[in-house]
Amino acid sequence: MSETVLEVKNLESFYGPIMAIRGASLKVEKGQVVTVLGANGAGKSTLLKTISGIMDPEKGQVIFEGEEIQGKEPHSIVRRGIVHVPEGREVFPLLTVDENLSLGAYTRNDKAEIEKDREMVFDYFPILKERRGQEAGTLSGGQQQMLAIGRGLMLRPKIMLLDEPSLGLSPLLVQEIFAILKRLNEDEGVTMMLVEQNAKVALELADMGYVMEIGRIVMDGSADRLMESEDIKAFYLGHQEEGARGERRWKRKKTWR
Ligand SMILES: Nc1ncnc2c1ncn2[C@@H]1O[C@H](COP(=O)(O)OP(=O)(O)OP(=O)(O)O)[C@@H](O)[C@H]1O
Repeated sequence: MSETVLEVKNLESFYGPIMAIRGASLKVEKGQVVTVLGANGAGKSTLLKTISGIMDPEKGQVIFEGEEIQGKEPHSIVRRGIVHVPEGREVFPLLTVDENLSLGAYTRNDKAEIEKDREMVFDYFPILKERRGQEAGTLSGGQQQMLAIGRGLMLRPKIMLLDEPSLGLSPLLVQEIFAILKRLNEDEGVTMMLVEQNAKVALELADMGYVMEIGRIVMDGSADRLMESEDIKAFYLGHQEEGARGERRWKRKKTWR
């Protein structure tokens, strides 16, 4: 039976006078990969920032494992098992790969367990093991993205919030990273909420998808059904090269299940 781990209800978030989230609601079931698609400025990153406590919502609820967590401190949210991997591959550039991973485990004390988890990260990302003594700032963009995900894993997430892991990477690297995310979901049971502009790779990985536009969820459904939807084909899959993603305005929310 499915079990809802995360639920967002009627969320509203502002940057000063700018209303970036305008009443968004969604659910993530345990073990699922849920993707949130949308054009630039739709509010995807703001949604993740509000869930992870970086921003306080004006209204609405974020419910994690049955408990309301909106407005709580980011540290307390991380300790509950919600791990945010922000856009832009945030790593400590002057620290080595090993040091970055150790710091990733900052909520934990058991050194042997931390060591075991670092080896687990290296199993998924062997290139990081080869580069373990290298300063993170000297890694390639793709390797930094791998390290950012690896650091998140060191916190033993119950759910990972991934913000555009494909951003700025070559198609081959994107395939590689998404194949690893799939293994992490299937083999380690990591639940994921994935914000992406690359609808194709996101829907191939995801079980469920939501489409955001100007702060609202305008469409949702199973990833298979969304891939078949004419709107998604036309505005997120078909014309990606022409930059026409998400320019269509949905008049009402559509559900494809
Ligand atoms: N620090 C900020 N101050 C003021 N407005 C902001 C700030 N960050 C984002 N916004 C605005 O909030 C809205 C949502 O932005 P957000 O970054 O969440 O969108 P996004 O869907 O993640 O876009 P992208 O795919 O380009 O990252 C946009 O209109 C944006 O201009």
